[in-house]
Amino acid sequence: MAYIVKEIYYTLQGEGMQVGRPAVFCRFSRCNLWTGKESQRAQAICQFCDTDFVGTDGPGGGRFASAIDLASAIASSWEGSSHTRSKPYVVCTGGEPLLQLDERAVDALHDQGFAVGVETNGTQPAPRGLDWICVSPKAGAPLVLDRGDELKLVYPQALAPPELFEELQFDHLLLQPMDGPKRAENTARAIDYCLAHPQWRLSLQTHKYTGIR
Ligand SMILES: C[S@@+](CC[C@H](N)C(=O)[O-])C[C@H]1O[C@@H](n2cnc3c(N)ncnc32)[C@H](O)[C@@H]1O
Ligand SMILES: Nc1nc2[nH]cc(C(=O)O)c2c(=O)[nH]1
Ligand code: SF4
Ligand SMILES: [Mg+2]
Repeated sequence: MAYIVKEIYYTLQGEGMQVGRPAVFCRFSRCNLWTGKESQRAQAICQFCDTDFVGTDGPGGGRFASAIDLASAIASSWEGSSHTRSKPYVVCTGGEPLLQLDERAVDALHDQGFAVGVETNGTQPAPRGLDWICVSPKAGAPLVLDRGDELKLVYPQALAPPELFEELQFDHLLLQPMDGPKRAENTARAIDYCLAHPQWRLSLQTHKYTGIR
């Protein structure tokens, strides 16, 4: 199976419990909850997406014929030195990465020395071997992947309140203010929610405040 990738680039993880960690981002094309066309946003299941995941025209993007080709492209995008304290890290995102990321690709990335993280909407099962699973549930989309390392809920979503997810098997629960015209208001509401419910932590999208990608 070929892998269709929008872009591959080196930056810092901007969100969640791994915030600040250097990582190669591999953004897979396509999502099952939106076509990615602005003209169809209002009809989408997920309407608040902040990402262009259409096509293969980003930096390092393309069509990779095999898992080994994909892993080699990711490895050549790592710009850090190597150190025994921490492995190179790749964040597989999208679009929805679990429409494409399979065990072969995870194995090939491990063979290149990477720890493999994923950012997923939780509607697909995960391949074996992932080192970090971040699930970000979307109202109106069935949650299939109900365990992982962190659950990062974009807040607020009227039909997906935090209480729905508290008993699932995640080590960390995070609220991430919904970006868009109401970002300031959503941030204030997320702060209030975390203060009242300390099992939840605030996740800010730090790359947007620092101007990195
Ligand atoms: C673009 S998505 C790609 C991965 C996957 N499809 C998902 O939704 O988790 C990456 C992360 O950005 C979050 N996100 C998308 N749009 C957002 C927005 N407008 N405000 C805050 N977070 C957003 C998602 O919930 C997810 O945690
Ligand atoms: N720096 C940075 N961190 C991120 N964490 C999750 C992202 C994503 O789009 O999945 C993202 C992103 O787009 N940029
Ligand atoms: S599920 Fe993720 S990639 Fe798909 S539209 Fe929503 S935020 Fe964007
Ligand atoms: Mg992003």
